[in-house]
Amino acid sequence: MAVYTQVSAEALSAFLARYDAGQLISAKGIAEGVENSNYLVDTTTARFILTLYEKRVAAGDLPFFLALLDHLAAKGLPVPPAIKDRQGVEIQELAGRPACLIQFLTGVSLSHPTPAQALAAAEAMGAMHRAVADFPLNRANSMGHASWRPLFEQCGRDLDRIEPGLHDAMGEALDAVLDGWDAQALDACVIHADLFPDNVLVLGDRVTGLIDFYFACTDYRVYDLAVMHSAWSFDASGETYAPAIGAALVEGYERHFPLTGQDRAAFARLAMGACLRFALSRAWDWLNTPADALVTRKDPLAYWRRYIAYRDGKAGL
Ligand SMILES: Nc1ncnc2c1ncn2[C@@H]1O[C@H](COP(=O)(O)OP(=O)(O)O)[C@@H](O)[C@H]1O
Ligand SMILES: N[C@@H](CCOP(=O)(O)O)C(=O)O
Repeated sequence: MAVYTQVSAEALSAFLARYDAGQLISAKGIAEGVENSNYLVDTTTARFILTLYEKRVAAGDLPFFLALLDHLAAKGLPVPPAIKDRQGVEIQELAGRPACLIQFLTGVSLSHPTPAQALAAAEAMGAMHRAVADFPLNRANSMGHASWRPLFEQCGRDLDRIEPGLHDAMGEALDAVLDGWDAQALDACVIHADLFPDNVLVLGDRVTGLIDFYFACTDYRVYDLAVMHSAWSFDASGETYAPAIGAALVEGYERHFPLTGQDRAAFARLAMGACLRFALSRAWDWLNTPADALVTRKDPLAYWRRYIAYRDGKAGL
């Protein structure tokens, strides 16, 4: 369960009093998610998401994320902007954390997407990449390729506690993937960088929400598709690849951005990089999250297996 910071009813009522948002009826911690604390808040006038920003979200990056949400929402994309208080302020402090009241979107988070849902979600990602063409801000990818080796070194030999031999195998994988990464002549733009099925809300096959933009950054555009491909096209253990989902993602994305020969040639390396990024952040969390923490740790090996599938040509375009 991702509720790292507890908020008292008194503190939340005082927080809500800054907004034209009615009076507090109830607030429930949301189990899903691993990065931030999220509450479902009902008031006498509406339902909201309250997010308190934790570990990997730097307060200084919040203006970028919120400006991006406002930009995308203004273009009609189904993203949830932050609510402004009566003074026009979006970023507040609550229980010692930076906090925002966010528009609630209907729909359910996906856990087992169908090809039709994958197609719709990748089409929505393509629409997002179109919509950022005139977004004026940039943000370096704090979880991008330059961060992978330092994170690997921080994990160190403890990686072998996750699986014997993992340290050396990951070291070799990083050597292979990072060699020439910077030199790829690929388009860059603001990307989501974490568009997993649980960050897409749907009703049936219709996308009603793209959420959790707190890793959004400027990076290779097709890397965003590679992240999505790695997250959507495998079962939870990372052992079984679902080519029909992979194909649906590409079909949906190509409705906005047909893949070029260069995109296709780069795709396996981008997907392997995505796998290392999530294997490493999960490994770090696995090794550093107390066993009794109120959060479900995600399995790093489920991502390492995906890496092997792309490396060995068992998954891909
Ligand atoms: N704007 C929103 N509208 C509806 N539900 C949301 C919204 N934002 C988050 N949620 C719900 O909260 C869960 C956790 O949110 P998420 O942003 O993924 O958390 P984290 O940043 O911790 O990963 C989501 O899976 C979804 O169920
Ligand atoms: N999607 C990442 C972790 C980030 O969690 P999220 O809940 O913010 O998407 C993973 O699965 O490792």
